[in-house]
Amino acid sequence: MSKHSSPAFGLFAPAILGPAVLHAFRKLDPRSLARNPVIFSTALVSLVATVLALREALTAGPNAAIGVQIAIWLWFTVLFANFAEAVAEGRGKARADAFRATKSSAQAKVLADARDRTAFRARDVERVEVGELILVEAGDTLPTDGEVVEGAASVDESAITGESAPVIRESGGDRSSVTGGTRLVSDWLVVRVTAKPGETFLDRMIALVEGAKRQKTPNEIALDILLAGLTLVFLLVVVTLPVFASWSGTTLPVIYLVALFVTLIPTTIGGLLSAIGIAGMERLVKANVVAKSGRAVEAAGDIDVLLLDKTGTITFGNRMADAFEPAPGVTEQELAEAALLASLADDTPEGKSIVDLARRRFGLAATLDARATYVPFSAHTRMSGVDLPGGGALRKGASDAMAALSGAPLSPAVDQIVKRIGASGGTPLVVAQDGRVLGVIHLKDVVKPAIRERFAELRRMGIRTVMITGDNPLTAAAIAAEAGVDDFLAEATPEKKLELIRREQAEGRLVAMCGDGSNDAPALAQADVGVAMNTGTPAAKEAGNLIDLDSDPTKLIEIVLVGKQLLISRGALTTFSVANDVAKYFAILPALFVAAYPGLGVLDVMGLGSPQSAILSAVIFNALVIVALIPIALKGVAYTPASASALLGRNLLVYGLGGLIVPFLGIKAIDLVVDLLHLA
Ligand SMILES: Nc1ncnc2c1ncn2[C@@H]1O[C@H](COP(=O)(O)OP(=O)(O)OP(=O)(O)O)[C@@H](O)[C@H]1O
Ligand SMILES: [K+]
Ligand SMILES: [Mg+2]
Repeated sequence: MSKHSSPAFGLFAPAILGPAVLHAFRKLDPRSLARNPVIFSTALVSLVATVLALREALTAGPNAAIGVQIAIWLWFTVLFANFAEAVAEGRGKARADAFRATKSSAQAKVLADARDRTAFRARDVERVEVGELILVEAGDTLPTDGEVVEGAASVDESAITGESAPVIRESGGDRSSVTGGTRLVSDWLVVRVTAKPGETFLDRMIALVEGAKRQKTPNEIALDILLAGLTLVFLLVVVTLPVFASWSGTTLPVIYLVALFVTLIPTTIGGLLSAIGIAGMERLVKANVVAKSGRAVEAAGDIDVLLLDKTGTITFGNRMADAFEPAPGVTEQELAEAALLASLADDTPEGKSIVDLARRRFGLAATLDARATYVPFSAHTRMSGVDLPGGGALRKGASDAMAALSGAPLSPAVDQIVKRIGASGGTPLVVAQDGRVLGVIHLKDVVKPAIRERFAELRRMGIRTVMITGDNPLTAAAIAAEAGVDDFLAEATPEKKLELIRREQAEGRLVAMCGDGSNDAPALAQADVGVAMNTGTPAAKEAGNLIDLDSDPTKLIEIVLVGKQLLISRGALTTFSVANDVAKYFAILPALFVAAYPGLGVLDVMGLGSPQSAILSAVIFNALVIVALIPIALKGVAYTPASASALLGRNLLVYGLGGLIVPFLGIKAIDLVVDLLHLA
């Protein structure tokens, strides 16, 4: 699955660590620091510490040596936090570079006339405008995104999807969009350009994986506010300490207070927060999913219901005409002829396959009168056809839509055919001329493999799967049973899909939607997590907040896992960070006040060398713990399916208790080294 992964993107590859060190320094830019309240406070305090230390050094004060060391370690704290973010971003940058390498700088073959493919002019891609027609031939790389208006060809999309098997792209229907950077393997296409230069799908993917426009999610903002609040509380604590100190006849050097402040504020989670978010997005890219917003990834961790479009999502989506089944008193040939006429101008894959079958099986060669008016297929009417000039309205469409059109239920014989085709999982298209039903076209489609076990897995994760389809209830039931979804909604129009999502949301559930068609776009936009299939239409890809490059609806399992892992990692490291800071409070205070209150010596369980070494050790520990936790922030805390309360209990135990104990051990160990080297 992770077709894009290679050693170059490894967690701590030298190619990423080197530049990350450089970026850690670049991120000292106040504009960059200001995005993170805790680390920004740390940087301000580091500045104060630097000034204090320099003053001590210039005046040969007693705290010069320790002051300089504290200042240095405070700056390291800021740098380590920057480094964590830079490493997380670095992996995305490496991937963006790989995408960039596939970008074509080739010339576009611009056509003046779609019908004359010989008269093209080569022009720089940067100067091709939206709406212009270009010719793409076998061997060419698509210079930009577009919609196929003529032709059919196999396209190698591996540059984007990593999948080497070529796919068919053709005009009409849900398979008509082509992406810049992919390569034509055979034949030719006339493509209408749909993207402005610099705004192609590939351009946007590059920006997304690079995290250039990463926005904080509402959860991150909430946590940021909480952390800023804690920072303020500890500011008050530290500011009041000198008062207590003077009562007890001790003076606490300002440099100690500054150091104490930084050890107490939540620098650990503050420093790792953004890296955790970026790493979550990166884990998705590794699963071949591109996320347009971090919010969708987080929502995925809490999904209750998954809605899936049938055709093109659960099935492969190439519904092909397989048989003509005439009504009593109609010959197969007559039905085929009517179906052919009703489909000659129908550009959808279904329409083309009907024309193809009629020609192949009956050698029919009818052409459409130029004066005929074509009635195109729409997801609302769920039918299509043609009005012939000499009178005669030919229609084909979903059985319920056709019955509604004729104003009477289908005859028992036709109804039986419809039911039989539906029960086999096929799509029946009823054909009628001037309201008289001639018979039924059997469209076949194939369910994507291994989908059943994957839906069972979703069920174990507590997620209900519902298939929604424009098809009739019988076809829907047959496909639903074959795919193993929990429920289905048939004869759905785009409005009904939207309504279902709104209803689920109103009942307090988080809804994910997987779809590929333009008629899925409103639903994809409404869902909390909208996963568009990469094979889908530009409208669907625009509306979704995640795009699955493998066009695999069961990819939601990976997406949910990444979401859950992201939420759990953030929770676990926040717990650790806060527990850690509380512990430091008790680790440091006795050391600072023991001179005035020898009784406090009881509390000094660590038996630290001296107040100076206690403070310095705490500052060093505080900085190093960020680095030590970078791997957990990037890899994520392991997630195993379990109830939320069990997970919470376990994480509180491991990260809460761990957070309380680790600083005592860590600070003591560093204190021993500090003593040994006579640093304080
Ligand atoms: N070219 C066509 N001409 C006439 N009727 C069609 C055509 N294509 C599909 N239909 C009918 O319209 C119904 C809805 O098709 P549509 O592609 O909008 O379905 P959908 O809502 O995307 O759900 P699904 O993808 O599961 O079919 C189909 O089930 C079929 O009965
Ligand atoms: K801290
Ligand atoms: Mg569809």
